[in-house]
Amino acid sequence: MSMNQIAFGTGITGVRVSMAKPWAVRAELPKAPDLCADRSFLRSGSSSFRRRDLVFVVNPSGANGRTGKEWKKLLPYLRSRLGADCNLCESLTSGPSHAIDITREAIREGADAVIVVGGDGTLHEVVNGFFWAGKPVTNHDREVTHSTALGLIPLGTGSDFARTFGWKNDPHEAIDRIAKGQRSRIDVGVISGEDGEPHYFVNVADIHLSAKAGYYASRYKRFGNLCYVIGALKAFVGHRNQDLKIKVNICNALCPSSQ
Ligand SMILES: Nc1ncnc2c1ncn2[C@@H]1O[C@H](COP(=O)(O)OP(=O)(O)OP(=O)(O)O)[C@@H](O)[C@H]1O
Repeated sequence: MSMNQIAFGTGITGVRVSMAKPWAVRAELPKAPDLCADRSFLRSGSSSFRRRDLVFVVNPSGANGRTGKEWKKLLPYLRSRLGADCNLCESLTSGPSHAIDITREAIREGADAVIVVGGDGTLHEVVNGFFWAGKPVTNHDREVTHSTALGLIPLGTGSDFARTFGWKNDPHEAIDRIAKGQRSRIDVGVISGEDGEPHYFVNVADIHLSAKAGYYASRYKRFGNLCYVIGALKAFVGHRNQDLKIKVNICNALCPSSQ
Protein backbone atom coordinates (compact mmCIF):
# COMPACT_ATOMS: atom_id res chain seq x y z
CA MET A 1 0.00 0.00 0.00
CA SER A 2 1.26 3.52 -0.72
CA MET A 3 -0.08 7.06 -0.67
CA ASN A 4 -0.47 9.75 -3.30
CA GLN A 5 -1.77 13.22 -2.58
CA ILE A 6 -4.32 15.05 -4.66
CA ALA A 7 -6.34 18.23 -4.24
CA PHE A 8 -9.85 18.12 -2.83
CA GLY A 9 -12.05 21.11 -3.58
CA THR A 10 -15.48 19.88 -2.64
CA GLY A 11 -13.37 17.06 -3.92
CA ILE A 12 -10.06 15.98 -5.37
CA THR A 13 -7.02 16.22 -7.64
CA GLY A 14 -4.39 18.24 -9.38
CA VAL A 15 -4.72 17.45 -13.06
CA ARG A 16 -4.21 20.14 -15.69
CA VAL A 17 -7.28 20.69 -17.83
CA SER A 18 -8.92 22.91 -20.40
CA MET A 19 -12.09 22.73 -22.45
CA ALA A 20 -10.96 21.63 -25.89
CA LYS A 21 -14.42 20.81 -27.17
CA PRO A 22 -17.94 20.64 -25.82
CA TRP A 23 -17.94 17.70 -23.48
CA ALA A 24 -20.59 15.02 -23.70
CA VAL A 25 -21.19 11.81 -21.87
CA ARG A 26 -23.34 8.99 -23.10
CA ALA A 27 -26.05 8.50 -20.52
CA GLU A 28 -28.68 5.79 -20.35
CA LEU A 29 -31.33 8.18 -19.12
CA PRO A 30 -32.25 11.55 -20.63
CA LYS A 31 -30.38 14.62 -19.43
CA ALA A 32 -32.18 17.37 -17.60
CA PRO A 33 -33.04 20.07 -20.15
CA ASP A 34 -30.61 22.81 -19.16
CA LEU A 35 -27.78 20.66 -17.92
CA CYS A 36 -24.83 20.32 -20.26
CA ALA A 37 -25.83 23.40 -22.23
CA ASP A 38 -23.47 25.51 -24.35
CA ARG A 39 -19.91 25.55 -23.06
CA SER A 40 -18.24 26.79 -26.21
CA PHE A 41 -16.88 30.00 -24.61
CA LEU A 42 -14.51 27.86 -22.57
CA ARG A 43 -12.55 27.23 -25.74
CA SER A 44 -11.46 30.82 -26.22
CA GLY A 45 -9.82 31.44 -22.82
CA SER A 46 -9.78 35.17 -23.58
CA SER A 47 -12.59 36.23 -21.24
CA SER A 48 -11.64 37.51 -17.78
CA PHE A 49 -14.66 35.63 -16.38
CA ARG A 50 -14.59 31.92 -16.99
CA ARG A 51 -17.58 29.78 -16.12
CA ARG A 52 -16.66 26.58 -14.30
CA ASP A 53 -17.56 23.34 -16.07
CA LEU A 54 -19.01 20.90 -13.54
CA VAL A 55 -19.77 17.29 -14.41
CA PHE A 56 -22.18 15.49 -12.07
CA VAL A 57 -21.80 11.71 -12.06
CA VAL A 58 -25.14 10.45 -10.79
CA ASN A 59 -25.83 6.86 -9.78
CA PRO A 60 -29.62 6.68 -10.19
CA SER A 61 -29.75 3.27 -8.47
CA GLY A 62 -27.83 4.38 -5.36
CA ALA A 63 -29.50 3.96 -1.97
CA ASN A 64 -31.97 1.56 -3.53
CA GLY A 65 -33.12 4.18 -6.06
CA ARG A 66 -33.37 7.09 -3.61
CA THR A 67 -30.32 8.81 -5.16
CA GLY A 68 -32.04 9.23 -8.53
CA LYS A 69 -35.23 10.57 -6.98
CA GLU A 70 -33.44 12.98 -4.62
CA TRP A 71 -31.23 14.21 -7.45
CA LYS A 72 -34.27 15.23 -9.51
CA LYS A 73 -35.68 17.14 -6.53
CA LEU A 74 -32.33 18.87 -6.03
CA LEU A 75 -32.07 20.20 -9.58
CA PRO A 76 -33.94 23.51 -9.02
CA TYR A 77 -31.68 24.34 -6.04
CA LEU A 78 -28.60 23.26 -7.97
CA ARG A 79 -29.48 25.54 -10.86
CA SER A 80 -30.29 28.47 -8.59
CA ARG A 81 -26.97 28.19 -6.67
CA LEU A 82 -24.63 27.27 -9.53
CA GLY A 83 -26.39 28.01 -12.81
CA ALA A 84 -25.19 31.62 -13.07
CA ASP A 85 -21.47 30.85 -12.74
CA CYS A 86 -21.13 27.28 -13.93
CA ASN A 87 -22.01 24.99 -16.79
CA LEU A 88 -23.77 22.02 -15.28
CA CYS A 89 -23.42 18.67 -16.97
CA GLU A 90 -25.25 15.58 -15.77
CA SER A 91 -24.18 12.02 -16.54
CA LEU A 92 -26.18 9.09 -15.22
CA THR A 93 -24.32 5.83 -14.68
CA SER A 94 -25.71 2.78 -16.43
CA GLY A 95 -24.07 0.15 -14.21
CA PRO A 96 -20.99 -0.77 -12.15
CA SER A 97 -17.71 0.85 -13.30
CA HIS A 98 -19.42 3.26 -15.71
CA ALA A 99 -18.49 6.14 -13.35
CA ILE A 100 -14.80 5.35 -13.93
CA ASP A 101 -15.11 5.87 -17.69
CA ILE A 102 -17.25 8.99 -17.33
CA THR A 103 -14.67 10.53 -15.00
CA ARG A 104 -11.69 9.80 -17.27
CA GLU A 105 -13.51 11.27 -20.22
CA ALA A 106 -14.53 14.37 -18.25
CA ILE A 107 -10.97 15.05 -17.10
CA ARG A 108 -9.53 14.50 -20.58
CA GLU A 109 -12.09 16.92 -22.02
CA GLY A 110 -11.39 19.59 -19.43
CA ALA A 111 -13.98 19.51 -16.66
CA ASP A 112 -13.22 21.80 -13.72
CA ALA A 113 -14.77 19.34 -11.30
CA VAL A 114 -16.24 15.86 -11.40
CA ILE A 115 -18.90 15.69 -8.71
CA VAL A 116 -20.16 12.40 -7.32
CA VAL A 117 -23.89 12.19 -6.69
CA GLY A 118 -24.32 8.94 -4.82
CA GLY A 119 -22.66 6.87 -2.14
CA ASP A 120 -19.22 5.57 -1.26
CA GLY A 121 -19.27 2.97 -4.05
CA THR A 122 -19.74 5.64 -6.72
CA LEU A 123 -17.18 7.87 -5.01
CA HIS A 124 -14.72 4.98 -5.14
CA GLU A 125 -15.26 4.52 -8.86
CA VAL A 126 -14.86 8.23 -9.59
CA VAL A 127 -11.64 8.37 -7.55
CA ASN A 128 -10.31 5.47 -9.65
CA GLY A 129 -11.34 7.38 -12.77
CA PHE A 130 -8.80 10.06 -11.88
CA PHE A 131 -6.06 7.53 -12.65
CA TRP A 132 -5.14 5.38 -15.62
CA ALA A 133 -2.36 2.78 -15.78
CA GLY A 134 -0.97 3.97 -12.44
CA LYS A 135 -0.83 7.66 -13.39
CA PRO A 136 -3.20 10.64 -12.98
CA VAL A 137 -5.42 11.23 -16.00
CA THR A 138 -4.61 14.53 -17.70
CA ASN A 139 -6.38 16.95 -19.96
CA HIS A 140 -5.76 16.77 -23.72
CA ASP A 141 -4.59 20.38 -23.76
CA ARG A 142 -1.42 20.57 -21.67
CA GLU A 143 -1.09 24.35 -21.91
CA VAL A 144 -4.00 25.08 -19.63
CA THR A 145 -3.18 25.34 -15.96
CA HIS A 146 -6.37 24.74 -14.00
CA SER A 147 -6.99 21.31 -12.51
CA THR A 148 -9.98 19.01 -12.15
CA ALA A 149 -11.35 18.68 -8.62
CA LEU A 150 -13.44 15.89 -7.17
CA GLY A 151 -16.70 16.92 -5.52
CA LEU A 152 -19.32 15.05 -3.59
CA ILE A 153 -23.06 15.31 -3.04
CA PRO A 154 -23.57 12.45 -0.59
CA LEU A 155 -26.77 10.61 -1.45
CA GLY A 156 -25.90 6.96 -0.84
CA THR A 157 -27.01 4.47 1.78
CA GLY A 158 -24.10 4.91 4.18
CA SER A 159 -22.16 7.84 2.65
CA ASP A 160 -19.48 7.19 5.22
CA PHE A 161 -16.81 9.35 3.58
CA ALA A 162 -18.80 12.56 3.98
CA ARG A 163 -19.20 11.95 7.71
CA THR A 164 -15.54 11.03 8.04
CA PHE A 165 -14.75 14.37 6.46
CA GLY A 166 -16.92 16.08 9.11
CA TRP A 167 -19.82 16.89 6.80
CA LYS A 168 -23.51 16.30 7.38
CA ASN A 169 -25.12 14.12 4.73
CA ASP A 170 -27.10 17.11 3.56
CA PRO A 171 -27.14 17.56 -0.24
CA HIS A 172 -28.08 21.26 0.01
CA GLU A 173 -25.04 21.93 2.19
CA ALA A 174 -22.94 20.01 -0.33
CA ILE A 175 -24.18 22.28 -3.14
CA ASP A 176 -23.36 25.34 -1.02
CA ARG A 177 -19.82 24.02 -0.55
CA ILE A 178 -19.48 23.50 -4.31
CA ALA A 179 -20.74 27.05 -4.91
CA LYS A 180 -17.95 28.40 -2.69
CA GLY A 181 -15.45 26.55 -4.87
CA GLN A 182 -12.94 25.99 -2.08
CA ARG A 183 -10.39 23.25 -2.57
CA SER A 184 -8.17 21.29 -0.22
CA ARG A 185 -5.77 18.42 -0.71
CA ILE A 186 -6.45 14.91 0.52
CA ASP A 187 -4.41 11.74 0.50
CA VAL A 188 -5.22 8.90 -1.86
CA GLY A 189 -4.22 5.39 -0.84
CA VAL A 190 -3.19 2.80 -3.39
CA ILE A 191 -3.39 -0.95 -3.03
CA SER A 192 -1.95 -3.35 -5.58
CA GLY A 193 -3.27 -6.88 -5.62
CA GLU A 194 -1.40 -9.92 -6.89
CA ASP A 195 -2.29 -8.93 -10.45
CA GLY A 196 -0.36 -5.67 -9.91
CA GLU A 197 -3.42 -3.60 -10.82
CA PRO A 198 -3.55 -0.45 -8.60
CA HIS A 199 -6.76 0.28 -6.69
CA TYR A 200 -7.14 3.79 -5.29
CA PHE A 201 -9.14 4.76 -2.21
CA VAL A 202 -9.84 7.92 -0.22
CA ASN A 203 -11.86 6.61 2.69
CA VAL A 204 -10.90 3.21 4.10
CA ALA A 205 -9.45 -0.01 2.76
CA ASP A 206 -10.67 -3.06 4.66
CA ILE A 207 -9.40 -6.59 4.74
CA HIS A 208 -10.88 -9.75 6.19
CA LEU A 209 -13.73 -9.28 8.74
CA SER A 210 -14.81 -5.71 7.92
CA ALA A 211 -14.32 -6.33 4.20
CA LYS A 212 -16.65 -9.32 4.47
CA ALA A 213 -19.16 -7.16 6.37
CA GLY A 214 -19.11 -4.60 3.55
CA TYR A 215 -19.49 -7.36 0.97
CA TYR A 216 -22.56 -8.81 2.67
CA ALA A 217 -24.02 -5.35 3.36
CA SER A 218 -24.07 -4.63 -0.37
CA ARG A 219 -26.63 -7.43 -0.78
CA TYR A 220 -29.06 -5.82 1.67
CA LYS A 221 -29.08 -2.17 0.56
CA ARG A 222 -32.86 -2.31 0.30
CA PHE A 223 -32.93 -2.17 4.12
CA GLY A 224 -31.12 1.18 4.20
CA ASN A 225 -28.43 1.68 6.87
CA LEU A 226 -29.55 -1.55 8.54
CA CYS A 227 -27.72 -3.37 5.72
CA TYR A 228 -24.44 -2.67 7.50
CA VAL A 229 -25.70 -4.29 10.74
CA ILE A 230 -26.92 -7.31 8.77
CA GLY A 231 -23.62 -7.42 6.87
CA ALA A 232 -21.59 -7.32 10.11
CA LEU A 233 -23.66 -10.10 11.68
CA LYS A 234 -23.34 -12.29 8.59
CA ALA A 235 -19.59 -11.68 8.51
CA PHE A 236 -19.23 -12.71 12.18
CA VAL A 237 -21.01 -16.02 11.60
CA GLY A 238 -18.32 -18.61 11.03
CA HIS A 239 -15.54 -15.99 11.08
CA ARG A 240 -12.06 -17.23 11.96
CA ASN A 241 -9.08 -15.02 12.67
CA GLN A 242 -6.18 -15.46 10.31
CA ASP A 243 -2.56 -14.36 10.34
CA LEU A 244 -1.82 -11.97 7.49
CA LYS A 245 1.37 -10.63 6.03
CA ILE A 246 0.98 -6.96 4.99
CA LYS A 247 3.60 -5.06 3.02
CA VAL A 248 3.45 -1.24 3.39
CA ASN A 249 5.61 1.08 1.37
CA ILE A 250 6.52 3.33 4.32
CA CYS A 251 8.49 5.85 2.26
CA ASN A 252 5.58 6.47 -0.10
CA ALA A 253 3.14 6.60 2.80
CA LEU A 254 5.17 9.24 4.64
CA CYS A 255 6.51 11.18 1.67
CA PRO A 256 3.73 11.39 -0.93
CA SER A 257 5.75 13.82 -3.05
CA SER A 258 8.30 11.06 -3.68
CA GLN A 259 5.73 9.26 -5.89
N1 LIG B 1 -27.09 2.29 -13.00
C1 LIG B 1 -26.62 1.44 -12.10
N2 LIG B 1 -27.28 0.27 -11.82
C2 LIG B 1 -26.84 -0.58 -10.88
N3 LIG B 1 -25.71 -0.38 -10.15
C3 LIG B 1 -25.01 0.73 -10.37
C4 LIG B 1 -25.42 1.71 -11.35
N4 LIG B 1 -24.53 2.72 -11.35
C5 LIG B 1 -23.60 2.42 -10.42
N5 LIG B 1 -23.87 1.22 -9.83
C6 LIG B 1 -23.16 0.53 -8.75
O1 LIG B 1 -23.82 0.80 -7.53
C7 LIG B 1 -22.85 0.71 -6.48
C8 LIG B 1 -23.34 1.36 -5.21
O2 LIG B 1 -23.67 2.70 -5.45
P1 LIG B 1 -23.53 3.90 -4.37
O3 LIG B 1 -22.29 3.77 -3.60
O4 LIG B 1 -23.75 5.16 -5.13
O5 LIG B 1 -24.80 3.73 -3.43
P2 LIG B 1 -24.98 2.95 -2.05
O6 LIG B 1 -24.32 1.61 -2.13
O7 LIG B 1 -26.42 3.01 -1.74
O8 LIG B 1 -24.23 3.90 -1.00
P3 LIG B 1 -23.05 3.58 0.09
O9 LIG B 1 -21.95 2.89 -0.68
O10 LIG B 1 -22.64 4.93 0.59
O11 LIG B 1 -23.68 2.72 1.15
C9 LIG B 1 -21.63 1.34 -7.09
O12 LIG B 1 -20.46 0.79 -6.51
C10 LIG B 1 -21.74 1.02 -8.59
O13 LIG B 1 -20.85 -0.02 -8.95
